[in-house]
Amino acid sequence: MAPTSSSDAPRLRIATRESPLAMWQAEHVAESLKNRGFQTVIVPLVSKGDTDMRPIDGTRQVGLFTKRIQQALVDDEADVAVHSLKDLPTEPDNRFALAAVPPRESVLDALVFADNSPHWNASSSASGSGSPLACLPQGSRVGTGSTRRLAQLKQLRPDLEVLPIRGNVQTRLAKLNAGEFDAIVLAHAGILRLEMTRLPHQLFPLDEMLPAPGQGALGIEVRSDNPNALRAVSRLNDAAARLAATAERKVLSELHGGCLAPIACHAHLDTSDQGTELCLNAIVMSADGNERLQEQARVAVTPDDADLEVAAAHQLGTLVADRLRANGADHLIRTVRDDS
Ligand SMILES: NCc1[nH]cc(CCC(=O)O)c1CC(=O)O
Repeated sequence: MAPTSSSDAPRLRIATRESPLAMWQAEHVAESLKNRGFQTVIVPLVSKGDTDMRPIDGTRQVGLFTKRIQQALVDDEADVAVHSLKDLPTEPDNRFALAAVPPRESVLDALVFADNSPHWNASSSASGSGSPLACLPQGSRVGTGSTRRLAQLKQLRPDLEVLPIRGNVQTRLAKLNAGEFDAIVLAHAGILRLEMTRLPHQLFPLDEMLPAPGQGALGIEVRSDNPNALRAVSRLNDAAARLAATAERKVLSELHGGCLAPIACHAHLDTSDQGTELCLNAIVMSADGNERLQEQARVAVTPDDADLEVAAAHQLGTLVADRLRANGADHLIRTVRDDS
């Protein structure tokens, strides 16, 4: 019997950072490709975002995590680049194609407590929908490197001392357990992927902590002149995840012209008898969290026409960004763009 073409084809080389989360993500993509008959090999790389432990300041660059991996595509060291979508800059770069946004993981943020934390109460958190901040006494120290998380924490609890923290998930947990913080904020997606669900943690509801654009989603890039990799990787795309991420990232790209304030947004598909709508919720804050602009909008999507859907997602993102700008988004305090 003739072998299938994919087993004859050269292995797809998957570039990833070396942190455990990045490695998990690359292995997940390798597994998904394997399930579809493609052979893969993982190429681990070191990126600046993992080694640079300085607190975030004005000199930090956008795309720290993703540039090294993209370079591996350019240098033909790899065929496939796996990113956390929220780390991937929105500025278009036609050397690369976003071949897939796979099904999305949890978009939520979590408040994580130290192993021996006196503030953590498993039973109150298990009961669900309350604020995780209810556990934290006045003046507690919360670690986050994200201006988006800082601004929302300060809005909810001006008394909290929000302190910078850097490093990968394991490094952050070590600092938490060493007593530097009473709690830290991490993406729920990371906790799930690293199988750390036994960590003492409680999820923020969306109305307390809106995620970063693309949070919980992977973005898989290939070189735009590599049709074989594009064809293979595009099989991993999830239309709903791509659509939501497209609208969220549109808000970010539209506002970057005049606004470097913390931005959070979340889009999802809402299906009813009336049909399917893409819903988008976005906020822009001042760096200290004292000012906040919020906009929500929805648009009908036609699930059978991919091009129309993408156009609708762009339109929705642009609409929400325009409204935010009309309400003064540009005038919010300019601040550092960060990695979350
Ligand atoms: N900023 C780094 C980063 N990039 C993606 C994730 C988590 C996974 C995801 O959101 O998809 C994290 C860690 C975190 O924010 O806690």
